[in-house]
Amino acid sequence: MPLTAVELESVGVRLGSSQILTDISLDVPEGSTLGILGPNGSGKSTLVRAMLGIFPHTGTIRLLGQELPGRSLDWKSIGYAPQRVTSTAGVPATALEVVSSGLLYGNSFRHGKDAKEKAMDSLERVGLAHRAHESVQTFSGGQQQRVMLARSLVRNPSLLFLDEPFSGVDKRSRELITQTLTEKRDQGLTIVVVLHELQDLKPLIDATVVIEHGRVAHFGPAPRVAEGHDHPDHDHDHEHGDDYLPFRTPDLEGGL
Ligand SMILES: Nc1ncnc2c1ncn2[C@@H]1O[C@H](COP(=O)(O)OP(=O)(O)OP(=O)(O)O)[C@@H](O)[C@H]1O
Repeated sequence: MPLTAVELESVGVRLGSSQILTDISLDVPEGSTLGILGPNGSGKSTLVRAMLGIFPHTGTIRLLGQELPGRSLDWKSIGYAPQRVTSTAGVPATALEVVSSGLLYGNSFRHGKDAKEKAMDSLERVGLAHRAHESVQTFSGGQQQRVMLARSLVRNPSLLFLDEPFSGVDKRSRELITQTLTEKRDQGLTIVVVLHELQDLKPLIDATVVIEHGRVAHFGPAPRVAEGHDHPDHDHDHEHGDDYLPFRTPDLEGGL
């Protein structure tokens, strides 16, 4: 039986005077991929940040079997790529510098001898090794997202959190990101990923949680999509069979 990489029991998050998340319970078995979906502002990023211990929470969060706040948690086994808009904004750094910063954690502010090699390997994986010494600010949105993915993978984590990895990303970069994640998943990586729609990652997703107004609206196996459902010309104006999960939010329309 697989171990549980992420467990949440009745988790709540309050920021300032607002209750952002309420009574969130879910689990993610090791080696599986959870997609977090929901409308804008529903609390998806807050949920990921709470799982990483960035925001205080009520209830229980366990990562890799350790309850947060996890003094004995092996943080180097955990990778995180935040939403691009908050990640590289305004910081003058090369792709190599950004990726190698992913090797620093806790009180360790020194790179090991093999840091450059690891960072170059990680950039190679996302097809950007040839631009390692260029400023990330000159990169397209998709290339910046690939740099952030390389940064999140450089520690060779066993658990990876990604927040909207396809936001503003061109087709070529989406394909490269999907390919990289598929390879890592096949090697046993557990992935928790916030997505606007399942789209490219659909084959990878084992379960989805849909957050609406800070609560779980659906949690379970990824919806099976009937033949042709993802075709842009598909007519949704008909009855669905029992195998089709009928949850929809305005932002998900057409995306599942
Ligand atoms: N640091 C904060 N302090 C106060 N409120 C916050 C903070 N961060 C987020 N919020 C609020 O929490 C709610 C959920 O935000 P969050 O970013 O988690 O939503 P989201 O589902 O990820 O949205 P999007 O799809 O637009 O990224 C929003 O109303 C937001 O304004």
